[in-house]
Amino acid sequence: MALTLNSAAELLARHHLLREVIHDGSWTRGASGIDGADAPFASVTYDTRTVAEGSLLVCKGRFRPEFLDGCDDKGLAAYVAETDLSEHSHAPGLIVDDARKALSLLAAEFYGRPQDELTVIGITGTKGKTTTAYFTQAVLNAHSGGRCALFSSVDNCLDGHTYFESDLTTPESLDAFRMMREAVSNGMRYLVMEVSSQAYKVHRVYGLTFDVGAFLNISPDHISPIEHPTLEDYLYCKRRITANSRTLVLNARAAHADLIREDAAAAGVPVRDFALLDAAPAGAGDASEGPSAVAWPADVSHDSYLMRLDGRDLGRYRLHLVGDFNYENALAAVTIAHAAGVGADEIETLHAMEPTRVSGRMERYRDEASDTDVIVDYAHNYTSVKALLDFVDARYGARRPHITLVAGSAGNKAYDRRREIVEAAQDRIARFVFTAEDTDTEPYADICRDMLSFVTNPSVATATILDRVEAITDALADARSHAERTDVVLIIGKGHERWIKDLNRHVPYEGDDHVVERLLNA
Ligand SMILES: CC(=O)N[C@H]1[C@@H](OP(=O)(O)OP(=O)(O)OC[C@H]2O[C@@H](n3ccc(=O)[nH]c3=O)[C@H](O)[C@@H]2O)O[C@H](CO)[C@@H](O)[C@@H]1O[C@H](C)C(=O)N[C@@H](C)C(=O)N[C@H](CCC(=O)O)C(=O)O
Ligand SMILES: Nc1ncnc2c1ncn2[C@@H]1O[C@H](COP(=O)(O)OP(=O)(O)OP(=O)(O)O)[C@@H](O)[C@H]1O
Ligand SMILES: N[C@H](CCC[C@H](N)C(=O)O)C(=O)O
Repeated sequence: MALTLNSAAELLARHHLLREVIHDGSWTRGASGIDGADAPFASVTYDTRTVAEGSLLVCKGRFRPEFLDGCDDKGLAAYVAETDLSEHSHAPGLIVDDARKALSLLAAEFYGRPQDELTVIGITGTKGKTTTAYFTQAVLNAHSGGRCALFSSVDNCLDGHTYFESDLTTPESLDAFRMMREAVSNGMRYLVMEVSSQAYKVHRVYGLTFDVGAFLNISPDHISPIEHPTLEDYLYCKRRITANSRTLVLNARAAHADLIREDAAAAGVPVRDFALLDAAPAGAGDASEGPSAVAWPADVSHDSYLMRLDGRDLGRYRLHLVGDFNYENALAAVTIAHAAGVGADEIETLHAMEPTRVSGRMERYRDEASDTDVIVDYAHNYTSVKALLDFVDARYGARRPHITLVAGSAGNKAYDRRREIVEAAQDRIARFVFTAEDTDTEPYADICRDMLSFVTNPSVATATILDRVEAITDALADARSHAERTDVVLIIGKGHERWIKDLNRHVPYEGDDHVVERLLNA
């Protein structure tokens, strides 16, 4: 049914969000007395710059009243706001307690509740969301003949195979429901989406119930004035996925897993858990005991893993994306896909993520002549840098490689990352090259200086080269000039991104992967 002023007011009242309707100086509890209250809105927007004839505008976040000036002339039909804005518009105003919650509910209705026509999967966690989302999409595409959409922090995909760059990890609610409708129109049956803690904090998924929600892990990150005030708040936001899911997939090894199980029990949500093991489980795999899905290394070099789901052996997995943590992500994807309806006997389907690549994650390059391996990866906090170095240890340990880490850290947010990246690496590498990463207003030089100040190990060499291309060039030149040693150069935090954020703007950047390819092919 089309969204009208009347049905919007009723919807918001039903969700206890509507305070009053303001129009022509009169304040009422409903909209039924207003002319045109049953006319369908032509569009819904949260940006005055896109207001057109018949638009409903939702004023949220750092909206400023003066943005509304001139909107009546563009045909604004009504606005939703947390305060009376009638000095700036003659259109009817739906005044609400929380405009972001209102936006999500109204968007779902405007687009005809597309979530009801999809099996929707939401994935949260500090690390591995993107990779697990791509892996899950690969499995569900294999299961459904290519009918799985994806919202990720790298790309979105609305037809199962065409990818376009995304802005946020979790889209703004209005954009999410619009894209869901497009996915349904394209014949999609499944949607896999990453759910950031911010998404819960700012109600981008308000009112959305996931058919399958997944909680991968939690480690300290995202604490800053523009993200979460505390770790408790960060975890609390992520925990909200549990009560908003029909089934929860849980990493049994995640910190606070017991608390998440308590959340699930309180909300009556069934849990399917998974665990990455160090070695084969004892016994023949009694499905009634232990986690629903397990995986363990199939060989000493951890080049492949064996998996078991509900007591059934799924065989050997050999992923294109190396690293034990990626086997954990693959195991999560198997458990999620199974919870979403893929049978444990669909063995080939459950292996569909093996060739999957994720741009900018564990991309490997080799210069044979100088015995130099280069890895471009998206690690940018303690857990991911540790996981990356654990992989390097497992793969190269015996060869005692000379390891260089090219890294910066984000400006204006997640300040702890600067110390944590250094702490995770300094006793395990030979040299740091500190360089630019994304920032709003903090100068790159200050961030690098902070990172340098956390280096306490006197035997690790350091350099600061602010220009990121020059930093990579220097690290590679140094490695390649030492043909007598095995070198591993790790370039982290930007992956395949073709921009770098400075002064709050995306400035064009060649991309870590391209820089490496160019230098190695020169
Ligand atoms: C805190 C937060 O959620 N911020 C997001 C939010 O900002 P906001 O609502 O305050 O919007 P704003 O851009 O300040 O402007 C206020 C409103 O006025 C409107 N406007 C503006 C100008 C004008 O002339 N007319 C007008 O109507 C804007 O469209 C907007 O609706 O809505 C904007 C889009 O509507 C987002 O771009 C913005 O994300 C910011 C840029 C952001 O980067 N957020 C990060 C912290 C984030 O969410 N990150 C997580 C990743 C975390 C993880 O991976 O773990 C994510 O999910 O991406
Ligand atoms: N399960 C995991 N455990 C620890 N580290 C991981 C895991 N999966 C991936 N990583 C590391 O984290 C980096 C980012 O991975 P990915 O993009 O899949 O996670 P994400 O949760 O989407 O991250 P972000 O929120 O930072 O964008 C990888 O490049 C890798 O270094
Ligand atoms: N270089 C980026 C990484 C963002 C990745 C995003 N998903 C997050 O974890 O915040 C930054 O912090 O600005």
